[in-house]
Amino acid sequence: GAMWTYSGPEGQDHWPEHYPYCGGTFQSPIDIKSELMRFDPTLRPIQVQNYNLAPGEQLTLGNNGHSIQISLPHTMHISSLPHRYTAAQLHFHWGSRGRAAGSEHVVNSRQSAAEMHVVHFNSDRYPNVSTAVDKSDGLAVLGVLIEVGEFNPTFEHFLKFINGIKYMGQRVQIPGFNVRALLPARLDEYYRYDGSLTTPPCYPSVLWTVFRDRVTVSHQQFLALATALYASSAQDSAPLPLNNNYRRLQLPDSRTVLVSFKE
Ligand SMILES: NS(=O)(=O)c1cc(-c2ccccc2)cc(-c2ccccc2)c1
Ligand SMILES: [Zn+2]
Repeated sequence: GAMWTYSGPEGQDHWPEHYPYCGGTFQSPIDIKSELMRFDPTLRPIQVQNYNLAPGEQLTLGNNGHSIQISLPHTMHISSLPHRYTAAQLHFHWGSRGRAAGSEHVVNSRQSAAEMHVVHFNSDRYPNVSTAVDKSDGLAVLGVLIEVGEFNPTFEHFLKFINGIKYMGQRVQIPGFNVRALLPARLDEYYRYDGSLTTPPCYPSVLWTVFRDRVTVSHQQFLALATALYASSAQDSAPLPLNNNYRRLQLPDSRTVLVSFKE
């Protein structure tokens, strides 16, 4: 991946030195506290289309040195927002072995074990994700908080291939699966705010939707995510484990978090 890391000399305190937006306003993630929340009755349930992929739909599962990511077909999209937001990729942020606290968004100071982001771009306005990534209405990311608990069979569709992408730059093709099953049951209860990419270049271009309901993975599945991957390449003499890949909480900057539910 690029020259940034989550800790050390290129860690997140240094991101603004090369990526000025990272030191700017409207940054993500934030602690979604009750005092920032305001109920908004106009917030409709999230509607996703074509998330149930056929096994014949090949997806690229890769290790980009900062996360595990799955490329998504452009048939997948969100249809309930003012513009059509077309899927680009999904990826994860997590803690480490013995530290099931690696989500980026935090709710009333409660951090979850991990978090999934499904990244979409405004395909009504922009031809591709690269032109959308730095536009204020460019991206919509769905955030799913992940706890350790019940085994999650849907995670197996990609976790079973994780040993094939241990090192940065490695990728494998995997069969399509029902990505909708990675989301929580209720898509009508969520937090909504304007924020940014949580990785460099930290563009303030993201309409964030963080679902209220969490999903679970088993402890063994969490360990696979937290211990199988390296941020370094296969040739590197000093293997660098890929874990704790979550950005620290950013200032709310007087932002309001809209919520789609009353209590
Ligand atoms: N965490 S995030 O959702 O803000 C995010 C979005 C995108 C992203 C992806 C496609 C188009 C536009 C933005 C890429 C990353 C990323 C994660 C690990 C390593 C490098 C980049 C992270
Ligand atoms: Zn992310």
